[in-house]
Amino acid sequence: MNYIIQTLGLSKAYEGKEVISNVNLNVRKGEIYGFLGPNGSGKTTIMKMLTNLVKPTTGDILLFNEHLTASSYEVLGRLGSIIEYPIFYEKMTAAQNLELHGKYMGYPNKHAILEALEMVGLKNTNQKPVKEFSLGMKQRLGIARAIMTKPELLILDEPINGLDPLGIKEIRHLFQVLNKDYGITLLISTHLLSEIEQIADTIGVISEGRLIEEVSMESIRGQNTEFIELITTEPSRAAAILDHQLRISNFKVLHDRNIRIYDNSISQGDIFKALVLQNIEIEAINKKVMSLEEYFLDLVQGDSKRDQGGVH
Ligand SMILES: Nc1ncnc2c1ncn2[C@@H]1O[C@H](COP(=O)(O)OP(=O)(O)OP(=O)(O)O)[C@@H](O)[C@H]1O
Repeated sequence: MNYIIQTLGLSKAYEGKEVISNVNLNVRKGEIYGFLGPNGSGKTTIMKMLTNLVKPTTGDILLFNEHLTASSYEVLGRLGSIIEYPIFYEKMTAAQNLELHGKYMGYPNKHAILEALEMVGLKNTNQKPVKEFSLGMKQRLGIARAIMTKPELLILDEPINGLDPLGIKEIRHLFQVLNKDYGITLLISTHLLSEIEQIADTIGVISEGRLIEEVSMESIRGQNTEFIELITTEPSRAAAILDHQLRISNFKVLHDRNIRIYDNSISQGDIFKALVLQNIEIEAINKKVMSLEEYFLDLVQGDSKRDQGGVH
């Protein structure tokens, strides 16, 4: 497999407290990789380690199949990134900002600046200073800055954050163009699946500093996400019957009165009968299909429940 990013047992601790634990990330060449996790789960820290802004406590990073070290300038020159909020010289125009960046990067190419501005739809901002740009325009300028040096890989930290629906649609389209037409591999972090599910090839789910799952969107779409939802006033007694009498192990007691049964070898009718025979009051029992959003939420929540020993 041709990977552009691989991390091996990547961990980071701040003052003895581990915030990233043993992460093995695999980003394939040519794909859009969605890096999904709630705020504070560690996405930015990992991206900072990938771009040499933060040093890992332990573990290894391979970029373009080369070990990342403090002096990996050549390797870092092959990627563009926006980590956290992009900062610009507010009094300067878009082109002036990019010119300055080009000088700093040793990439004094006027044509590349115009091309990058055109690609992100900012070619006509002319003399307008950046301080008059909307948030969406600034995000796009950040992307122009990241792509003007023609990188093979783009690392973007929450690039969609704060944009309105139209802005989101435009940016998403831009990512697809960069990926399909320019062959750039993209690693995009977000806390909202809906922002990337349409365009990502692979999703890596991170929770509390650990990579819980790395799956291709194709395989998720093909997966059986059906379950039986049971609502009862006596969830713990019902759980005991599912467990001991019906021998179902693949179920989860959610908050309050809600139980989800993922085992598809048992029918709704058999569950109903067994519970009623034990005088358990059933308020509702239904077959449901989990949305992708729920599937991922379940992964993240399931993970913290597993820590507390709460999953059956
Ligand atoms: N310099 C630091 N010193 C101490 N703790 C830090 C530092 N940087 C990050 N952390 C902690 O590491 C954890 C992960 O933070 P990080 O910013 O990587 O998460 P995130 O998933 O990117 O979230 P967000 O989207 O909110 O930025 C948090 O608990 C944060 O408080």
